[in-house]
Amino acid sequence: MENHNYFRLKTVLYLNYLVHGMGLIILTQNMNALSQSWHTPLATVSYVISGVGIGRLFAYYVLGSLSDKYGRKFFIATGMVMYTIFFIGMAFTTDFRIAYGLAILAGIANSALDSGTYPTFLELKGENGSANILIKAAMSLGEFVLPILIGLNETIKGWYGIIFILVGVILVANLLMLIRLQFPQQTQLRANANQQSAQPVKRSGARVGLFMILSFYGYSSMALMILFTQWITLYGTEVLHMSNMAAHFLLSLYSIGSITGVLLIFVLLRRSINPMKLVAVMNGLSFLLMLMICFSGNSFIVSICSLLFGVTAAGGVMQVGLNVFGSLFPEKKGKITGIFFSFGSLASFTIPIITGMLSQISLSLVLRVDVVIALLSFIFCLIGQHLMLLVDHPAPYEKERRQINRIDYWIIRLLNRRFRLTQEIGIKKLEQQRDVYDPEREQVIMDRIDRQVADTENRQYCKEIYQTIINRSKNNQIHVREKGQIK
Ligand SMILES: O=C(O)C(=O)C[C@]1(C(=O)O)C=C[C@@H](O)C=C1
Repeated sequence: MENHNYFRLKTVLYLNYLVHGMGLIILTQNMNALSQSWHTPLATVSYVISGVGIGRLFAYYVLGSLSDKYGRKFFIATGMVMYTIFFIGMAFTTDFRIAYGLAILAGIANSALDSGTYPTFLELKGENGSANILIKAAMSLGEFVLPILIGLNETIKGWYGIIFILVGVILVANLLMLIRLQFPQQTQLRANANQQSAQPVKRSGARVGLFMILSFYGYSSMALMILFTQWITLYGTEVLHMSNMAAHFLLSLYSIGSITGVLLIFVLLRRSINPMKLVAVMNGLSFLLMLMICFSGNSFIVSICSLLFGVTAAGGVMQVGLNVFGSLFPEKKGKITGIFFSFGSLASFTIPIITGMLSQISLSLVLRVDVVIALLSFIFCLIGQHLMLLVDHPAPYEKERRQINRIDYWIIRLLNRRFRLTQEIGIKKLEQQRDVYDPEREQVIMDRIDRQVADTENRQYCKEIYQTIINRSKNNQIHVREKGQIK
């Protein structure tokens, strides 16, 4: 029952981010239509778009902290209502001042959604934060689908506002689903119930250090992506003298890399890889790839590196960083999400301004700033890893436990595969009217264990384990026989 509820909860939350992905580009994708409707130049539309950033910057910290106090569901629902007002309002308004207000509202909606959703996913049992990584995939899907919808609508000469309304209606339907769903228990409430004490004071220095490092990482991980996506196409045409098409394709390659990276990181986290190590390795690779992009001078190498850079910089490492951050301050996950993304918004606000100025000197210089950002990100990760050891004080057998986690992962996968094979044997035995029990075959299996396991005591244990497995297989086969189906 609980699993079913959580499955629906996850679906609703991912659908929100699909809509949010659309929200991120719906204004830029409709700039001409909006400027006509508002009777303003394109520059005004661009100014209105910046309102989203302002809303985000100011709302993250406040909403994140409040989400710890008043619960995740309330904030997600509020975010959805605000987003709906944004979409429907944008469709109808003809006044750019109202549009600016709506854009700020969209920024606040974004913060409310993030402040509620990221902590919720961290509070879902047994997820290891991997669910948060898929948020990125849902957003990319939204960003992929929206231009197609707009293109189709333009082909049939439809009114631009219809897409805004359609997205708003999806949100309302999703909100009706959300209201009926239960959320996992919040960490703070759990902690209170168990009367858990806070971290020891003597490690508070390291905790403050970590807090700062991870905040900087919130900035640098976002800056790394923003700078690349903003400038790579121009860098391709102006510096590498690539054709327009090939230069635009650099960004598509980066997006493909990003989605691939999300899937890769999702799988790796499920296999209990150390998240901090993963973030550090990915950032180290981003640094090397940026070096190649800036200094190889070869458009083919730059294309390949853009694809790989999508994996390492935009495959969800930012979200993994946030997961680590949240797990260090379990009672303040909402607040932490707020702070982390405030730094991210600061990057999306400052990087275009800084690089805009630098671009007047040279485009090569602009891209080299990303090399420095990648290096800083990598250094933050290394320092973070070091500080975590001080704060976490991991058990001396933590490394072994991680290895055991990986082994268990494979044992379970292999066991499932074995059960599927014995079920197939069961069906064939039924067709040929053979007995389920095959003592000779079981003896062969036991003899192999005799040969393979040198230690006599372990050998006996292995045999017992195997007998249990075989018994389970036989039960399955008997079930096939009796019911004509697989249990
Ligand atoms: O090999 C078979 O005949 C099977 O049905 C598989 C299996 C097993 O689990 O390995 C199960 C039952 C038999 O008694 C022997 C072996």
